[in-house]
Amino acid sequence: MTKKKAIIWDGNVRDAALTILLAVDKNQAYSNLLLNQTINKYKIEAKDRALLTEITYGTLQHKYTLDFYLEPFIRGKIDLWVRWLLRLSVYQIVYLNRVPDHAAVNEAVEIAKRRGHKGIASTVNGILRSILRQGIPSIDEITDPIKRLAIKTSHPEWLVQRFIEAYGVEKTTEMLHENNMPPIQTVRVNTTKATVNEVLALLEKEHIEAKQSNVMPECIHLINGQASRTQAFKDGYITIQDESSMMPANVLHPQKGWRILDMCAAPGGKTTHIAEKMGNEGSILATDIHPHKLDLIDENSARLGLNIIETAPVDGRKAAQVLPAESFDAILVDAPCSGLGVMRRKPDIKYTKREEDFESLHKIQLELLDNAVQVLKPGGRLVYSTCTIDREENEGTVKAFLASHPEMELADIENLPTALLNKGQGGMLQVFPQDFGSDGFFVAAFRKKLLR
Ligand SMILES: C[S@@+](CC[C@H](N)C(=O)[O-])C[C@H]1O[C@@H](n2cnc3c(N)ncnc32)[C@H](O)[C@@H]1O
Repeated sequence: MTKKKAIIWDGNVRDAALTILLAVDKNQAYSNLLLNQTINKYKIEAKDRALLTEITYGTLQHKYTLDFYLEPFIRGKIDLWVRWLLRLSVYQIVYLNRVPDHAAVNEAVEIAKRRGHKGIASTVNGILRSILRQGIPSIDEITDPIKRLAIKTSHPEWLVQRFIEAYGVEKTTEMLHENNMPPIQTVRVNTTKATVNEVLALLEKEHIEAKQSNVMPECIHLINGQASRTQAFKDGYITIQDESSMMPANVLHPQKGWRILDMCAAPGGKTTHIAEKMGNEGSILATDIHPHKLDLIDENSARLGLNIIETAPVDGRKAAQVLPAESFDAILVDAPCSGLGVMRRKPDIKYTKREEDFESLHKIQLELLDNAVQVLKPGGRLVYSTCTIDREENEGTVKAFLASHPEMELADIENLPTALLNKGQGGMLQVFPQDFGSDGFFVAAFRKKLLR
């Protein structure tokens, strides 16, 4: 096993960014988790927090573009850490107007001296100064249009090709650019405790600038501040959740008193939303394959003051063997997926996904749905959701599922604002990141027929 390198905070933002980027690369760690852990562990102040976030995310998001810029200037082999140091320095030079070029270069040289030796520092200095003198190469001169788009937006070529085949050049181009934009910070109001206006007032008292979304009514956009640090969060008035992720609980449309199964529930973002929608009346069984993740659901329920959620470790692919047949009024299968809709939040995803992953995910998704049907009451509602925009995992899974389950039919997507309903088609709804600035997300609604 690779030994994790400790992140030591000595007040140097670039050095911390470099350590995070290296850990993401070497240990396949998630950038968002590592960044938050670093910020919380070392109590990094707001000013440094913003720069650390910007440099870490920006460098990761533009990795392939930065490599294209660096390529003509690098001779021979360089260590991985030196490459990441060069990438994050070129990121500042090209994308961050507020960082003077000489500051980016000087910082890089100092880090190279500390982490390596004088020789490496002089190589880093030479490369960065040559870039400043000669300028970066032009992406527009790449003749192959797919390669050009891939380098410009920093996505793997095979993925760009896959998106173009599914959605055409225009939509794909918009999406690839949107993937490099900073995500909007959104929270969901716990409607069992307060109204949106009451929560806005609480946030204002904490000097947080915020506004109600004009898409999902229970969603608030934070303009500044950090939601997880607010008293409103600690007191259970809000849940940190992307706006698209607020769709499944609405589409499930649970009623007070219903018995619900949330099959892939951890960490409980949607389970708690369902409980809020039910006014905390009824019962929800929240299952997940990973027992250790169930604690997170319990913690979230307790923080939000919800007491109708029971948790259990269940592999959804075997749910029908352990749960009573035809016993749930409605079921949510928020399936494991490729996550291609959340590349803004987790840019590492675009570099680590492999084409063969889609086939195995599609298979798991079908197994989960197969089991869900067996424990769903006749007339019951089933919602399938993913945070991906991949056709095979979305429409592909729905089509294959319906083909092997004549007792199921697509049901209307309901209980969403008109802007979203308009995007739905025949029981399915695909949201792209560029549509509302939320994550790419897919929802399908089914009904189990009464007569067989
Ligand atoms: C997209 S995440 C769920 C997010 C969650 N619904 C929420 O809103 O907070 C998918 C979840 O499926 C779980 N999972 C993966 N394979 C599973 C299986 N075979 N059975 C049940 N859960 C599974 C993962 O552990 C992960 O927590």
